[in-house]
Amino acid sequence: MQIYHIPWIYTPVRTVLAIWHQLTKTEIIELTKGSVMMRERSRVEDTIYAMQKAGPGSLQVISDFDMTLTRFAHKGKRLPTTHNILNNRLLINEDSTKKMKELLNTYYPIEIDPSLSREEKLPYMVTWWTEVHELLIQQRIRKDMLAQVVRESSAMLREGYRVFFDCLAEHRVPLLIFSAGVGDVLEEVIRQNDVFHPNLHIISNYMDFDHTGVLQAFKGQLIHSYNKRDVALSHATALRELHGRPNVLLLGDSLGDLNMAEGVSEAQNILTVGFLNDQVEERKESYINSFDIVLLKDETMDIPNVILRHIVSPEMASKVQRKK
Ligand SMILES: Nc1ccn([C@@H]2O[C@H](COP(=O)(O)O)[C@@H](O)[C@H]2O)c(=O)n1
Repeated sequence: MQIYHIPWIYTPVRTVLAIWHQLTKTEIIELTKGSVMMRERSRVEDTIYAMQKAGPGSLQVISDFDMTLTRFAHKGKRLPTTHNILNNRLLINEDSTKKMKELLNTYYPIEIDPSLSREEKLPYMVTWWTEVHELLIQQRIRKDMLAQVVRESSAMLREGYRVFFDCLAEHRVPLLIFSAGVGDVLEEVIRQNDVFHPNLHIISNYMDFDHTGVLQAFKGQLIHSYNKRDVALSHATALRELHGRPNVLLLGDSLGDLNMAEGVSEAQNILTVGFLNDQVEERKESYINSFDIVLLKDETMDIPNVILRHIVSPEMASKVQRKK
């Protein structure tokens, strides 16, 4: 617009446009729920509107898997991570079952301890993941048993998952699942829930089976909760389909997940949503200071779905809002 190049008219025009934007934008009612915390609500809404303006063609979603796309608890019971799904007597013996539980009880409290820095946690995370992977290799896990152990497990995707996965697929928005869990297991969870769509990309710890289908190693660089920055950078060039999509909706449950978008070249708008599932009071402050939106003990995909609806079909989002 030529008018912008006349200096004296520039500021008033921008001001009028900003006021017009403030007056015409609809409030996102769902963000006022008690379980939703935000450091700066206006920034969140402005980012969503900027993403809406750019449309689904500019969007990509990057999400963690365990306890982000899957539920943390159901009917008061903790649900398993992809590693813990493998802790099944069909795959490993009694001693290893005990050992895996001991490792979980030792290292999970360190993983979520708000008084420890990332640097202090790092060596413990490497030890936890390495010991469990070695134990799984020793147990000679069989590839053909994975589908059954996933079926027998209590793992569940969050309520509203189908809307989330289907909406992204329908609008051809790439979904990058970036997980420090076990890739083969997470793929099976997604497949058994019938949402393994072609827009899905996965970065995770994948098992390497020998020609008889027995686990012999894990492939590639070890991914744990606090090295996602390095892993994201090393995969950046490989994920060509995600290039040219400068707007990112990032979902995670750990502060380490905030680094998952490091590999996005020329990012314009990044909106981060953190599920705070455990040790809520102790970790609330650090989560609010780090994520744009924090969801407290919310086992649903409601908020990510509302955000997506505003970006991919704004007319639907405002109709839903008017009805309420
Ligand atoms: N032996 C292990 C190691 C890790 N975990 C948990 O899995 C989570 C990692 O997966 P993301 O999809 O969240 O990246 C991590 O947060 C650990 O708590 C485990 O259960 N057992």
